[in-house]
Amino acid sequence: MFGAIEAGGTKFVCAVSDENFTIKERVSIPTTTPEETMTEVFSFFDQYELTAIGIGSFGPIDVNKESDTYGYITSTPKTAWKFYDFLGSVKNRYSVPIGWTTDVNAAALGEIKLGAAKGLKSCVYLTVGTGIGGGAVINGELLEGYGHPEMGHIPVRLHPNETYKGTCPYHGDCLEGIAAGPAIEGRFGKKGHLLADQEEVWEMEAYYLAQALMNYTLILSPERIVLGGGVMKQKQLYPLVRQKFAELINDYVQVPDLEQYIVAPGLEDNAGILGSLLLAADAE
Ligand SMILES: Nc1ncnc2c1ncn2[C@@H]1O[C@H](COP(=O)(O)OP(=O)(O)OP(=O)(O)O)[C@@H](O)[C@H]1O
Ligand SMILES: [Zn+2]
Repeated sequence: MFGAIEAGGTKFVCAVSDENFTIKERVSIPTTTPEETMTEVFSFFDQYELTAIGIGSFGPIDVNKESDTYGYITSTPKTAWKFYDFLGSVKNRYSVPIGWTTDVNAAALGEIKLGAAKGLKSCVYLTVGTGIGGGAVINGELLEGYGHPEMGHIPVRLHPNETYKGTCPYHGDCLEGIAAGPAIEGRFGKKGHLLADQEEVWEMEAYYLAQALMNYTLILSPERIVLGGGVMKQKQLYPLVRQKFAELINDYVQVPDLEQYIVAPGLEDNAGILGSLLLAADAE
């Protein structure tokens, strides 16, 4: 059996599957302290005979095998988890191969193997939720280098009507700072799902997301971009983002038909956990 952990800032999802990635059992555990949360994670996995484990974690995390802190969560605002040796603690408990990457890289892997980018060699997965994070598979490989991508923290040109300072503690008005769910709430005074019929909200949101997608396109040339996360539940965003993306690219580079290029997840909210199971299989 494969085991997987999708470690998020609010909850950990753990699952076990057979070799066809059919999930046999799953649990959701609140993210409190490493001691509490990991005790529950271990008591779940202790019930099974695992052959490999995949971990897709919130971050930033250390993915650099040369580094002394490889496998650690690094500069998270969740202080209890700062410099927590996540991979090491799982390795101590189970002597099986363990795959380790970001939650969004795992989701990109899930989408390219089983979801909306199935059959392709490259895709970007971007989640627009409490934060904004992106992962990618390029030429069949997870995109990692010295570290891992942090696609949510890129600078963007501000909308002419922008008044909001941004929420990012590191950069203020980076993409995440002005376009994640909390920024929509901070700017307009209501949560996104209560603003569904206010056009200016989604026009501004699309203005920012399209810039980000243009950057990912120009740098990575993926075959597809999958946009997920709570904010993307506003389906009207997809055509708006495509339209603004087309305006920005201005026919400079060739891109796939935009209906096929900028798409919703195929795995709904399961991209991360399925991707982590795939990561386990790759680690085996
Ligand atoms: N239907 C909706 N319309 C607009 N915004 C929404 C909707 N549902 C959730 N959101 C916003 O999305 C954010 C939550 O994102 P999500 O549901 O992806 O959870 P999350 O896992 O906490 O996010 P993250 O992946 O960044 O950790 C909140 O800011 C919320 O207001
Ligand atoms: Zn930032």
